[in-house]
Amino acid sequence: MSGLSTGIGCRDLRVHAGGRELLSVPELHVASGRTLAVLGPNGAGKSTLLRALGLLSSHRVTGQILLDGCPATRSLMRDAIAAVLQRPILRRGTVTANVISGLRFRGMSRREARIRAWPWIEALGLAPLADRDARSLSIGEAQRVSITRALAVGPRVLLLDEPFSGLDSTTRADLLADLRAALTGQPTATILVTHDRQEALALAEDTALLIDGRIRQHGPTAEVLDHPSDADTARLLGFTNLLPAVLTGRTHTLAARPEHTQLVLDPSDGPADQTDDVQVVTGTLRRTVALGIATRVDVDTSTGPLTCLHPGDVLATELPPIGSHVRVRIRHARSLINAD
Ligand SMILES: Nc1ncnc2c1ncn2[C@@H]1O[C@H](COP(=O)(O)OP(=O)(O)OP(=O)(O)O)[C@@H](O)[C@H]1O
Repeated sequence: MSGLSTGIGCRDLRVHAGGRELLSVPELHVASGRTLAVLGPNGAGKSTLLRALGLLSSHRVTGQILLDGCPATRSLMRDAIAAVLQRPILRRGTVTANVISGLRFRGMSRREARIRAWPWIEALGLAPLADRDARSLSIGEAQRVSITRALAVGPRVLLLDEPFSGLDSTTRADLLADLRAALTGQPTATILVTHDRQEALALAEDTALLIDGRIRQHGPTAEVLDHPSDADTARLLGFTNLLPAVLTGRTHTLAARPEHTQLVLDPSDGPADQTDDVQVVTGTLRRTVALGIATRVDVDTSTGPLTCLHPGDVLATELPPIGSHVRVRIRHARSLINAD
């Protein structure tokens, strides 16, 4: 079987519910051994896509779901997938009993299941908790158990529905790193649904941007996250400052991150003239807010508002008075090829 046809995919996938189309995906494929992040805002259809791909949907689904290049049936899919949801659902019993439950469900003896699961328990750092009552775990520990249970069955397809969303930043970073290490070299096609760019970067080689039930961009994660193509994907990727062509004199609308958008406070602190990578626009200072690690400055231009983020605490004496005419310097702006 060719590398391209392994894994999970779909053709002409459409999902309807409540008299409307929730999702329309002409084609998508995640090869064995690769991870795709599906990044989208709330309500974009991420969970709808995941459930449809796993043949777990209760909505009206049309189109083809492919498993290793062949049309998937429910029983083939049941054997192939493991899923981890936002809220871990654990059974009564110990951590080990929970981790082996997926293998037991597939008919393996308790002894064999323990032998098979133990390397995963160790790899995910659960050995010290192995005999703990699963109901006494923190949410982070419980999600770790839930992920280990999914990995232990050696799934050909792993579906992750925002599994890190309730975790504090350290717990999340540790679990992301452990999961990435655990998946490396495994013949598993993984799909991570998330609204967090950092999670996509940490876990996925490829990223698809899903908005209003449509995939707007799809490609290598670093490239997709840094090159929005339209205003919606720009907002999703943190390029929240939109600069229409009439404001900059360029041929396309540009988009920039607030951290790359700053007031020209002192003309000597870097270029204040327009170059290929630096735009300078003018506007009126509306508001300044000290955020501790940064100072936010809101500016109104002739085409709309801009948010500037200056690192650290900028002294009030350094800032022009509210209502002043100001210049704003924008670096690393991206051209939105689909916005004009
Ligand atoms: N039974 C239903 N009838 C009508 N609309 C529905 C139904 N179920 C879900 N939807 C709508 O489908 C859209 C996609 O929902 P989905 O849960 O897939 O989004 P999501 O991207 O996973 O969002 P979130 O990040 O908030 O979990 C939403 O607008 C939701 O309101």
